[in-house]
Amino acid sequence: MGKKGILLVNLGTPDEPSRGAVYRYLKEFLLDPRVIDVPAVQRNLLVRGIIAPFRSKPASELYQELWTEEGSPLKVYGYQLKDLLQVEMGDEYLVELAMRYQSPSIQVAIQNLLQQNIRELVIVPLFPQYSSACTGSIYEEVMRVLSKEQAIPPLKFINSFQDHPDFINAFVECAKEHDLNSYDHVLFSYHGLPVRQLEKADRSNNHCQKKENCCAQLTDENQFCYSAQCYATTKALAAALGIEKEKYTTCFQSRLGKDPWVEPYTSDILEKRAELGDKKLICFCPAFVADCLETVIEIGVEYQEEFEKMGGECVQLVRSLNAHPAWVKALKNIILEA
Ligand SMILES: C=CC1=C(C)c2cc3[nH]c(cc4nc(cc5[nH]c(cc1n2)c(C)c5CCC(=O)O)C(CCC(=O)O)=C4C)c(C)c3C=C
Ligand SMILES: [Fe+2]
Ligand SMILES: [Fe+2]
Repeated sequence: MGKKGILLVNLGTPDEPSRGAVYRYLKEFLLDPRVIDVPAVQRNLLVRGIIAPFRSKPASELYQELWTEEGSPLKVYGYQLKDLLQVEMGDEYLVELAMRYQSPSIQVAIQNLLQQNIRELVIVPLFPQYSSACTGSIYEEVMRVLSKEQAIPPLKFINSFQDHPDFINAFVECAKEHDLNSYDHVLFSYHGLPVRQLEKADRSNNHCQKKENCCAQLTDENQFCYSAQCYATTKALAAALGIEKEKYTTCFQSRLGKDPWVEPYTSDILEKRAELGDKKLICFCPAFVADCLETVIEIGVEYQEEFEKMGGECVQLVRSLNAHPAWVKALKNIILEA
């Protein structure tokens, strides 16, 4: 009998930190209509004419700062996670890793699994909260690749795991190297998303951004709302860490372009906390399961520098789940429960 296939998929990262490789990465990533969801002509002009050429140089400098001897952390931890999960799942399973953009591609990873004659396939986007830009795009690519096959195995997709107790517990384990009581305030900083994309995910057309505190609770109406899922993560994580409401803030980072993105922006919260006289902040990034440019550099370096200029002392990043044993166990349970 064939094995059960597990395909872990993360976003992807440049193949190397050179300007050319970063340009290729940005172009592939941002030309995805689920990521920059504007009409094709506008997207092409924006990406090919402005963002990729102008962003590739500064971004490649940041990637050079991020790069380790083994490569980009997102991919390095991805491979470590895959190997540890393979051991944890045992011989009945075959685990593969893919990246939505650049390498290793979803196409190659699926071919590897199909060649081993797997009898079913579980797709695990490595994003705790659902977004069309990330999770939805992975589904689309998996379905595109599989649609060319004659023998398509039974499929399972893991949509989100924003408040799964084992995922939350893995973050609690990662936080143990810090004394949370020694910080003035805790930030839960998530990757941002254009507000337009939140609205599009609202099938009822009458909830997201239309009702007061629309994202405060996850309901049937807003079950695919990225922002509501982020608030659900914060709620579960704050409860597990025993942090009181006044001591933490949910915020959103990495805005690109001039369109409105989900608020509050992390940079505005830093300013507010500095005005209130906070000196020491600690920051969780629970939209990311592996350290990457957006955690190590944006939070750990850029926001640290910004906060110092505002009179603060530190923005301490809580390292991501990476290949932590508690995360490997959590992933196993999430997959087995699917
Ligand atoms: C319109 C642009 C973008 C959307 C929408 C977006 C959503 C989104 N992204 C992640 C996770 C990651 N993003 C990363 C990098 C990154 N993201 C964007 C733009 C959008 N993201 C850019 C241009 C970049 C490249 C870096 C830069 O130029 O600033 C990464 C890091 C990858 C790495 O190599 O380390 C991750 C991870 C999520 C979860 C998300 C929506 C919920
Ligand atoms: Fe992003
Ligand atoms: Fe919402």
